[in-house]
Amino acid sequence: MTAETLRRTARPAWKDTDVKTFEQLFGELSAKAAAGEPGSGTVAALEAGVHSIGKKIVEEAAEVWMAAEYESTDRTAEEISQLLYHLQVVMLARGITLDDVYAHL
Ligand SMILES: N=c1c2ncn([C@@H]3O[C@H](COP(=O)(O)OP(=O)(O)OP(=O)(O)O)[C@@H](O)[C@H]3O)c2ncn1[C@@H]1O[C@H](COP(=O)(O)O)[C@@H](O)[C@H]1O
Repeated sequence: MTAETLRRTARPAWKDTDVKTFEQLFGELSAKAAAGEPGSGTVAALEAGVHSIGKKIVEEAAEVWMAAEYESTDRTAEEISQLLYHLQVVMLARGITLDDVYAHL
C-alpha cells in the first residue's frame, strides 16, 4: 500500500479526498443544505440547531488552542480546518454569507 493510499484510507468517513478552499467548502455546504442531502453531517448539524453547532465551535476552538500549544503544525492545521468547517455551518444556520463576513475583515 502506498503512503497516499494509506493516508486516504485512514481518513474518517466525513472527510472526502478533495482539496478545497474556504470558498469552495462553503459552496459545497450551501448546496448540501439547500438539497437536504441525506447522510450529510452538515444537514444533520443544521437540523440540530445553533445551540448544538455553537457547542461544537467552542470544542473545536479549544482543540485548536491545545494543538497550537502542544502538537505539531500539521495537527494544528487540521484542528483549524475543523473549526473553519463548524464556523461555516453556523453561518449557514444563521443565513450569513461569505460577503457578510468579508465586510468585517
Ligand atoms: N471539513 C469537514 C469537517 N470538519 C469537521 N467536520 C465534523 O466535525 C467533527 C470534528 O471531528 P472531531 O475529531 O472533533 O470529532 P469528534 O468530536 O469525535 O466528532 P463528533 O463525535 O462530535 O462528530 C467531525 O466528526 C465531522 O463531523 C467536518 N465535516 C465535514 N467536512 C467537509 O464538509 C463537506 C460536507 O460534509 P457532509 O455534510 O458530511 O457531507 C465535505 O467536504 C467534508 O469533507
